[in-house]
Amino acid sequence: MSTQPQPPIDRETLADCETLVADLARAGRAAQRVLARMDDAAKAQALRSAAAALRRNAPAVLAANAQDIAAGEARGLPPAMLDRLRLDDGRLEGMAAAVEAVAALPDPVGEVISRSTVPSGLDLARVRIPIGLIGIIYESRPNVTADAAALCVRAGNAVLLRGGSEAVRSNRAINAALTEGLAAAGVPAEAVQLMPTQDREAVGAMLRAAGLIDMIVPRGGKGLVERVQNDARVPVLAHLDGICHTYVHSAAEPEMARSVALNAKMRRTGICGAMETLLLDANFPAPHAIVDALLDAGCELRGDLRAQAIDPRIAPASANDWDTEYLDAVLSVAVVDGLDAALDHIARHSSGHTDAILTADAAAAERFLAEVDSAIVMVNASTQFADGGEFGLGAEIGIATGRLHARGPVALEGLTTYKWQVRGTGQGRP
Ligand SMILES: NC(=O)C1=CN([C@@H]2O[C@H](COP(=O)(O)OP(=O)(O)OC[C@H]3O[C@@H](n4cnc5c(N)ncnc54)[C@H](OP(=O)(O)O)[C@@H]3O)[C@@H](O)[C@H]2O)C=CC1
Ligand SMILES: N[C@@H](CCC(=O)OP(=O)(O)O)C(=O)O
Repeated sequence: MSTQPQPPIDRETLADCETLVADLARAGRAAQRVLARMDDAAKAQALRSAAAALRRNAPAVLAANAQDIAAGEARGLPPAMLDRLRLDDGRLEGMAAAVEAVAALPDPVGEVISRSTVPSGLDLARVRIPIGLIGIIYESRPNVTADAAALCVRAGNAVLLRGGSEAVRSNRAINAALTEGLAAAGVPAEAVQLMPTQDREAVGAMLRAAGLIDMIVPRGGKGLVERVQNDARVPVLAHLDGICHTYVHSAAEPEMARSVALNAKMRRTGICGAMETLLLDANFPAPHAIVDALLDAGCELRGDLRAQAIDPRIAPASANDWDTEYLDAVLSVAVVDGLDAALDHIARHSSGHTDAILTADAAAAERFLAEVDSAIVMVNASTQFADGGEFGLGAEIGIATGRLHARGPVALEGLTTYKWQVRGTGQGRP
């Protein structure tokens, strides 16, 4: 089996994206079988070797990244996107350290989730196993290449990575370094493959590769959602947009509400866990302090008529605003009549990522936790905490926004499934 990274293929030489994806998937599946035979210590050692290779290849990765940045600047990419794309010595060291941190996590494979003996005398165990070959489609953020590869390998999965086009040179250099390190420790390079073309038809082919790819993680926004809805035949663990709400209940403690709301919007406006809509209870006594804090911090506010009555600097919101993920210093604000109205608004407009209530009323908090059907529901905390690291998972593939398999921050456990192991003593079913 070759341990060389795949060479880039341009569109002219690409006869057929379906064939390309099928070839990559077959190679990935073969590599996964090798990984599946490796024990905890061998997988951890392979990841430490990958981290060392990243450090060794830092000049090549940073040079490739400088080319991506130059191309992005020439294309006029917005500053927030350039910031996500940019690597420097510190960020590269952070990537290598994150790979080592994943190596240090306990191996999830082989964990006995439950075990019991049933009346027939059979001994039943549910045992955690890798999913197999995972396809990940993600935005132009090069650290995701290393994080996703490390998490997949730690959980015994092979991965086919398809990163954002603006990061293509960085991703190729990172992938080359990672696979060099993995191969040196006995993991076939095909365990971590980077899609060798940015042709979006290849994304469609990944989504249609039922039987070849075991699970797809699409991590992105509206354009990707539409593609997934049209093409997906492979099981999907959606990591999609974050239209996150913070509801300031009538019994919220005013100073806490001000500081948490400000953090939820303005800490980092460009991440999927940033608040996009603020719901102010009509009976909350101190809305002005929150509005002033947001405006003073440079946030544009767009509100319904009752929100506009709080402060003339709040612009009118359009119907679209309630369904918009701004990823910027812009926030929609609505005034609602009580918890039920807030729950209704969230049910209609949340993307199922993260929603929060701020309140000192325990009963209201419990109703919110029980009734809001999002992957993450919070009480008295900033939605910006939606993050695998903050949840103590070591790292994350992202935040799963769908309803099946794994929800919220997805790390090692979310990258596994299980099988039933049945041990008998010669029973036949009566
Ligand atoms: N839930 C989560 O964990 C996370 C969610 N996000 C969400 O991602 C979005 C921001 O990322 P953004 O940079 O806009 O990402 P995009 O959704 O534009 O792109 C993400 C990836 O999807 C691909 N893609 C997009 N549209 C299509 C299509 N029609 N067909 C095939 N491939 C497609 C992109 O490819 P190409 O390079 O060709 O554009 C890229 O690889 C936000 O909505 C944010 O909330 C971001 C991070 C984490
Ligand atoms: N969950 C991560 C952010 C994930 C995210 O939104 O990524 P990106 O959109 O690429 O900035 C965090 O809270 O830092």
